[in-house]
Amino acid sequence: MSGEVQKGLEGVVVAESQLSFIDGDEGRLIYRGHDIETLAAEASYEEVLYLLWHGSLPTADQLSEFTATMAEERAVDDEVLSVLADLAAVDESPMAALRTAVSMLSASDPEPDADPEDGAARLRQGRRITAKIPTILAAYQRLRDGEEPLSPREGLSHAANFLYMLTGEEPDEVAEETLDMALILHADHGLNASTFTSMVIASTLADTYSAIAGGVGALSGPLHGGANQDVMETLIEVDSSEKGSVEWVKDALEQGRKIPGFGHRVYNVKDPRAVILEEKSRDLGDASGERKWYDHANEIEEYLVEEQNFAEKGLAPNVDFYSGTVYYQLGIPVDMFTPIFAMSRVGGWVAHVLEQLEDNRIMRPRAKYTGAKEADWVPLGER
Ligand SMILES: CC(=O)SCCNC(=O)CCNC(=O)[C@H](O)C(C)(C)COP(=O)(O)OP(=O)(O)OC[C@H]1O[C@@H](n2cnc3c(N)ncnc32)[C@H](O)[C@@H]1OP(=O)(O)O
Ligand SMILES: O=C([O-])CC(=O)C(=O)O
Repeated sequence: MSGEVQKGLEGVVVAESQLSFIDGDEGRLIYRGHDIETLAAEASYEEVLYLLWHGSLPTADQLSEFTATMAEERAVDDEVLSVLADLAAVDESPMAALRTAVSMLSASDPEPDADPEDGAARLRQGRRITAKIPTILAAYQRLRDGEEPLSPREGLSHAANFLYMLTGEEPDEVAEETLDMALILHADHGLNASTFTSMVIASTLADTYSAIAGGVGALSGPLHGGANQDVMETLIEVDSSEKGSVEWVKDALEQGRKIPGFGHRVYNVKDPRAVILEEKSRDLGDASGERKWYDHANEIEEYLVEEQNFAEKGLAPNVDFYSGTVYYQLGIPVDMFTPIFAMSRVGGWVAHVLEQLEDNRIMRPRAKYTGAKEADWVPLGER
């Protein structure tokens, strides 16, 4: 066994997977053989969940049964809503509130004694969690705004129902399709940090709620899903300062700061999801007559690529660079951006947990010990 340290596990292959494939040099992403561009244009998020969890695209009957089952599972218990109200009162962040609520869902699991290696039971638990996350998030936002949470509304898609529960109004077609597309784009991405976290937890045969709560925690960090919020906060800062986007980015680089939404462990070129989200951001801006959020982001991208040679360094926009401007133009609060990422990526977490458990071995890497091998014991009173 090589004793070489692979910091950040870069390039280490720990599992076989049939879920998603990334070509980081070509900028290509596929879920089970389907290009992300096709899925974004043609599929619904529910269809993508089915594809990831069941292995192939659903027939019309399978999709309608799956969609109906998920819709039936959307409601959350009053105890969860009550804890969310307490968390809103102390201004807990939405990602932390989500982490807590996911953890609480195990208390009402109808199959608490399921064998941890029973894949079908795991799938049902994962589906229930996925169905309930939009309800938790929308309720939390309303509670923060001093409003009563709304119950899920029948007959609406996963995306539309979330927007309805968030705003109290059924969304128009553009808003529904845009969110649905964003959910598809974020659903899976190989062994990213949050997915790997869920897999590590599941590999101990811990329960599904622990695995998903762990995924939420890992996704919240600014080096991972949290970057979409940072990008938008940057653009808002740029917009309200006299500096302009290029000056802001020059200053940030001079201060040795990383630019949120740029760089990726796997992509050396522009993330294909950023290409799609960029176009959507521009279209939304053109439609509303206010293109400034797209323009600020695009100016930053052009400056980094053309003046700072970012492309030659393999640094390009990742999925988080344009997603925020899309959500912002839908009127979604900035600190709900990462929770929306979680609302989508839970599909990937569940799929990878199921895959891990098909041929499980506990995850257990090693560290190269660099500490002392012998140390003198000094009694407490003499130190
Ligand atoms: C959904 C997602 O998780 S996508 C990623 C979201 N995260 C972000 O957008 C945060 C900003 N980006 C980053 O921090 C990184 O690019 C990561 C975390 C995504 C990838 O990290 P790693 O693969 O470990 O790359 P690492 O951080 O070592 O960067 C390699 C080099 O590129 C530079 N670099 C990487 N990202 C950036 C950036 N956003 N801005 C400026 N420089 C950068 C690093 O400073 C480093 O330079 P050096 O070799 O001169 O020290
Ligand atoms: O793959 C990664 O490292 C980060 C991630 O989750 C994504 O890009 O969707």
